Amino acid sequence: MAKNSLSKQEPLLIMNKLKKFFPLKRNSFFDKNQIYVRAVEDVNLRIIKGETFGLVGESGCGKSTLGRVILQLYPPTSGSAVYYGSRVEDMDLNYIVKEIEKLPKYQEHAIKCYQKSVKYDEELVSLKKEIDAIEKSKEMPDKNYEKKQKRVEKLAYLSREQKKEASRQLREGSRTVGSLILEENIEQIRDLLLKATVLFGHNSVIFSGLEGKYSDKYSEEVKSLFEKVRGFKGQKTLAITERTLDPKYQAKLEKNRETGINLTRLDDEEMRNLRRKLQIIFQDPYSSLDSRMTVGQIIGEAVVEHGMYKKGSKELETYILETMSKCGLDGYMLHRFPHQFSGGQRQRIGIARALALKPEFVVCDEAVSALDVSIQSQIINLLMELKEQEDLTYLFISHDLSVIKHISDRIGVMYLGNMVELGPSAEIYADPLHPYTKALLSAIPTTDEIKGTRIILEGDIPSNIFPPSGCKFRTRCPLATDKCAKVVPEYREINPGHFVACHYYEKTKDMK
Ligand SMILES: Nc1ncnc2c1ncn2[C@@H]1O[C@H](COP(=O)(O)OP(=O)(O)OP(=O)(O)O)[C@@H](O)[C@H]1O
Repeated sequence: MAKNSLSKQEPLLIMNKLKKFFPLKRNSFFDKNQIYVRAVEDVNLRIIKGETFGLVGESGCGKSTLGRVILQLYPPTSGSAVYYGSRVEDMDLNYIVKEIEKLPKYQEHAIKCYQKSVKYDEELVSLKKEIDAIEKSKEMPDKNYEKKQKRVEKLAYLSREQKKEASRQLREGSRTVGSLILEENIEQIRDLLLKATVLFGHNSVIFSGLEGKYSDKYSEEVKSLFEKVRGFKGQKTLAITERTLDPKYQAKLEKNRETGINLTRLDDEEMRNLRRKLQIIFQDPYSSLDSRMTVGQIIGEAVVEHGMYKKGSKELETYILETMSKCGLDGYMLHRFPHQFSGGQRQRIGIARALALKPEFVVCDEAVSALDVSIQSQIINLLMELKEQEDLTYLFISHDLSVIKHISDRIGVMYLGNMVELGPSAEIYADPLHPYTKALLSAIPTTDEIKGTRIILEGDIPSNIFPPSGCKFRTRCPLATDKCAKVVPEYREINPGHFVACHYYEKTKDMK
């Protein structure tokens, strides 16, 4: 794998509309409606190389699920998680071939959406004519007239949505395939792949497709080319136009090229290869270690699996001892079993196990929650030291804002599966925009007299199977109005890098 060359401030991971729904068992065979626990819903998140991103929220809000879905420990229901620590060119060619194979699906879907939007437009045009006729006739507009006007609005909306979806599909296709193009060792196919695939990023494909103007000038050439790429069978229609040969257009596509790896697309084998770089430290230091293995075996197991050192070698032992020492574990502990250690020491073993793999990104899932307060700070200090030494990036999950406060560069607040606020730590503390964040903050014990009173949230956390309509927080929110029950608040950037999903965020500061 090529060495990662990301500098600070560049994203290491970008999550787009990540969703995880867990299906619940049906009550009976005849029960047709499958119901789901909506654990994580449409989360957009960038994790910046070198940062500690703190993720908070009450128990059950989906923090752990989000951490696991990012790492692909749970397959996501939909959405993407793109990792920039390795380049797509470093992946096995299978990944590339698979991506090419998916292209026609994007195109098909886009064409369907576009056709629907054309239908809506046709109906809209004829309705508008009828409306015009009514207006010109100087007759009193009746109920029908109003109905028609409403329908026109609805049609315009539907048509717009379908067009948007068509473009989204094409963009998605071009991003993934665009990313395949610059592989140097397949240079001979590079140009043609570029020509053949870039088109999926442009509306001209569907327009020309619908009008029957597909050019098959290059299709034979491209087909045989695809066949060369590991047995890919080739596609019947690949649209090529003059536009694709335009260097300016190619440069534009190159700029939009996705250089990262969409983890959600990898198969198990491909993910296994990347797993070393993406690690997790679990909450419970008691159950997360195999009680039948010695500390040395626990730390060394995955190191051997990933081929970093040979099993039983002197080098492996030296490496394990070095890692243990970094994590504050003495060498004599090498042959001992987990039950012979305290909670804090066990958590150090868990940390050593993850860090021995030289990861780049580590999810710390309630990594200190099970420990005594005095031990908590030792472990947090250790994690922070290791982060500097090893150039790590953390997603630090905790239900406790006071734990996250001092260590996070940025903080995300989750409620019932959604990210409701996200911003730089200092800003979240000084100027929380979401009423939920404000309530969580007010619950942190403090000696500071002026900090204000504790905001007590009414009621229990609602079900995430049938969450409240509109804003999911509204049933407990002191600021809620009728609008909150009807309209889902948009997740918006209010200050640079500070996002919130609340209709009334401006009133949060006056909340008592
Ligand atoms: N494997 C699973 N199958 C079904 N439902 C699940 C599964 N894992 C989590 N859930 C549900 O998804 C929701 C979110 O759980 P999650 O563990 O992610 O929350 P959390 O914020 O990390 O809370 P906690 O700190 O208590 O673990 C919960 O309602 C939980 O019951």
